[in-house]
Amino acid sequence: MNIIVPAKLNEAKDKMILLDQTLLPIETKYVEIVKVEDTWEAIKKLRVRGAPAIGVAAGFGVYLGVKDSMAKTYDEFYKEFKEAKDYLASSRPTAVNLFWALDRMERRLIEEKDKSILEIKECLLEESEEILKEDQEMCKKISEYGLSLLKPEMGLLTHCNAGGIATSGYGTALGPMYLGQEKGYNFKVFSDETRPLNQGSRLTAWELNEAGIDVTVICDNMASIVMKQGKINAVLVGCDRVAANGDTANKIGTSGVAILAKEYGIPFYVLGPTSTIDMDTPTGDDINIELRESKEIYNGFGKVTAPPQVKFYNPAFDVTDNKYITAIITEKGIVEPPFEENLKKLF
Ligand SMILES: CSC[C@@H](O)[C@@H](O)C(=O)COP(=O)(O)O
Repeated sequence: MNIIVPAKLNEAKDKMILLDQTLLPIETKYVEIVKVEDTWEAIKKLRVRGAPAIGVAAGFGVYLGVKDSMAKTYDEFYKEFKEAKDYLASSRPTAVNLFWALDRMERRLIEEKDKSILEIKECLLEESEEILKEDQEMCKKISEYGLSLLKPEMGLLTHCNAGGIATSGYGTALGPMYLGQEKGYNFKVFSDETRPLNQGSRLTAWELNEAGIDVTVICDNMASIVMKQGKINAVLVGCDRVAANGDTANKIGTSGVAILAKEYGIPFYVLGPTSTIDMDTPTGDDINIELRESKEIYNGFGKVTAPPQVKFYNPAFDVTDNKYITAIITEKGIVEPPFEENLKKLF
């Protein structure tokens, strides 16, 4: 498989090279990011998106934010780091990987307290690159566990994009599809369009098609009929934050798909790295759901599709109750209900 890394540093380690996902599938363009403000903007505008990729970009972003610091003392340097960190943390609220990566960078900084500022900067660079490397390894393991639950020729449904460009490797929900492709499984994948920003049709369909996987795009309101017609044997989705009881935030529309899957007796799998499991968030009710601007609904892609003067409500994520989830597939293994009890064993 041709692995795309959506966010990485250049050779000189002084810029982030970011695939601008807002331009896909029409244009495959990489942008260069130097300033912490540009990292913030890229996350906010979804140039880089998908929980693990946001974490990777945040790691690089906070490093770039302090790389040229002129601070003379640890305290001064730490203050500058905290400012960059808090600023990046304000870009999007739901995907826990953003906070996970930023906290991890801060922990490393504190651990290296006794080193010189120059050495601390080198450690931060190392940590940010480690986050990317680990993400690639985790994706591969998740893909293997996921594939163990599937059989050749299955029809699979996915929602949003939890593929290579949402991570740094095989992806999470799309990982078993890529691995299956390598083994000749011949899956038939249905990709929900995923309104309002169409990550399913713009990104998932693009990615799978590039990899030669049989993919069919459906509008979000068609999931029920394809399930009823027996075209779907399993649903695979990614996650932005899994609460301690297994309730899972993912792209808006995911919970509806899960409810339908239960009705039709189709297994519903959530795939994600353990960095997306937030044991400090007890249930889905405690997850902060991002609200985005109404223009995404009425004028997402340059065509006005509703009277702009009416009211709009645009939550970017919803929470799937744990009772609809068959299993949560992580790099450490497959977790089945009761999630409250079994997720704990991963940590
Ligand atoms: C492996 S990515 C998992 C999730 O982050 C993905 O399914 C999703 O909901 C992404 O939402 P987005 O708003 O495009 O960042």
